[in-house]
Amino acid sequence: MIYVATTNEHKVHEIMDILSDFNVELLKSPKKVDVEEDGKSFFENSVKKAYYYGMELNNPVICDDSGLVINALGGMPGVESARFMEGYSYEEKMKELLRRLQNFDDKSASFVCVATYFNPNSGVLISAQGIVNGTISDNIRGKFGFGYDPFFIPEGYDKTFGELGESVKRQISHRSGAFRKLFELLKKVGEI
Ligand SMILES: O=c1nc[nH]c2c1ncn2[C@H]1C[C@H](O)[C@@H](COP(=O)(O)OP(=O)(O)OP(=O)(O)O)O1
Ligand SMILES: [Mg+2]
Repeated sequence: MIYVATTNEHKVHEIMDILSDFNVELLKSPKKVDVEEDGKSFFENSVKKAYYYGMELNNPVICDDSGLVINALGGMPGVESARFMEGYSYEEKMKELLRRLQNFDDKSASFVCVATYFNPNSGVLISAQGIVNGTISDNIRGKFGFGYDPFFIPEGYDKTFGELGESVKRQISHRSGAFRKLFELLKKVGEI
């Protein structure tokens, strides 16, 4: 059994859905562990979360650190995606990012996810990254998903993740890429 270590219910749902093809029992973490996400990269924060949750729960865990990278804004909000304009709604955060982007032609952006597995008993720790490239739409559209989904249009589509919904995200998202790669690696090393 592996605990899904996150405070974000949307992530729990997506991760369990993505990994339903693998024959592994996944349970939501029975407690929230306070981890200061002060790393300079998704990788550092992901490893940190996995380590602290694993040590606290004394059981294998998976987690992710993820965010939106907008190229014209120098990669913002990036690793700060959750903390950018803290206390404001995602609608307000997206409106502010759209305002900052309005004078740029380059609307390209990527969602990045670094998924990590940590087993405190064997000491095995493995991370894998997934990226989905796309563009920021001119307006906020759609009700599905969470966070910045309603203004991100993945490459090859003309709708936002907020409009496309779960079935597309489960196939092409940054989280899907990261966790599928991670579980293939875990099979190879015999952890699952
Ligand atoms: O698929 C996504 N669709 C939309 N937005 C997303 C997605 N994936 C990450 N994001 C944004 C939301 C949040 O602003 C940040 C994640 O921050 P991040 O610290 O990894 O997650 P979190 O604080 O919600 O939960 P936790 O750290 O407990 O796993 O990036
Ligand atoms: Mg977080």
